[in-house]
Amino acid sequence: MTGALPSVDELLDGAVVVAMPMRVRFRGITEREVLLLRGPAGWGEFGPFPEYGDDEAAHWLHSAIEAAWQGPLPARRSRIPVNATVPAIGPERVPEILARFPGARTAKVKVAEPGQDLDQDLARVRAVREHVPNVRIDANGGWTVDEAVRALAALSADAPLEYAEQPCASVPELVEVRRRLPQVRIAADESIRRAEDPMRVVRAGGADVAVVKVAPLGGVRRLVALAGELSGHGVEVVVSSALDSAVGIATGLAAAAALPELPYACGLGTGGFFTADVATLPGMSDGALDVVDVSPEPAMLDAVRAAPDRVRWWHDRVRRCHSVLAWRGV
Ligand SMILES: O=C(O)CCC(=O)c1ccccc1C(=O)O
Ligand SMILES: [Mg+2]
Repeated sequence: MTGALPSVDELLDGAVVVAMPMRVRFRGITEREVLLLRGPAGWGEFGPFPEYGDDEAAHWLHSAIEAAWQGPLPARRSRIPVNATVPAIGPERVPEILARFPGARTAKVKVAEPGQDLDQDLARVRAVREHVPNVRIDANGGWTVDEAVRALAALSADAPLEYAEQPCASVPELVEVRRRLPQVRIAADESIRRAEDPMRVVRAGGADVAVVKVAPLGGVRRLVALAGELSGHGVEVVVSSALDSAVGIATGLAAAAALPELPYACGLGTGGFFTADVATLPGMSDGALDVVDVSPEPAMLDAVRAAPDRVRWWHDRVRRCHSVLAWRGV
């Protein structure tokens, strides 16, 4: 924060915890819980995944406070190109998924799902290529180096991949895949958003592209600063969601709008994965979303309010993460 850290009482006064049901299983979850904060500049979203520890989750709280107490940076554009996100579903469900992303010319396809094999990935990617010209894949670190080299060669045999996101889990593995397959661009996601030092993967030569997410990086201002540093290393960024509610998506759109360059479609189209959200954003058209201010709709909030024990759990987490931020002096 450039401003003072608000007190816990200020944070929790007006906070709402929601549980948004999902249409498709994603990252192994079928319901997404987040806490929404209300401050003088608007709303902010605090939604670190449940298994994250407090040190990591504190970045997400920093981001929520920044959004609600400081608001966005000046926008350089009003429309953000967005990719379709295709979960690890069977090829027969691809048309139904793509229909939620009207006009998208880029699709990101999840691969390397635990319990699935390369043939399933190939079938899914082939089905997507029938509808969308530009395809990237995301393995969420699920492959070894040898598996990644084999899978990426097979997945790019018919047509190039735009890039391969986090084919392996560790930085040395990404460096090795990049060395062995110089024709496939590698994007780092977890190696940036879950790293102590997000520049490490880039300095090591493990990434051509960086996936940047507002909340894990600690807010729009830090994201824009990191993008500047990355661009000094010749690495371009893709702004993506962390499976955010409409409040978090609006913050992601604001971050994408503030960047000097936006060469890739952003992964901000995940709102359609929820059967209920906290606000209705203008729909995707012609493969893009409008940059808008958003406030939760009271009736929509009421429909997704979390149970009292979950509210207590999230309030305790805010208290602990607030202590982390106070201790760090931010
Ligand atoms: O990038 C996208 O297209 C959507 C966002 C996405 O895939 C995602 C959403 C929540 C958690 C992890 C991820 C991921 O990129 O791995
Ligand atoms: Mg990813």
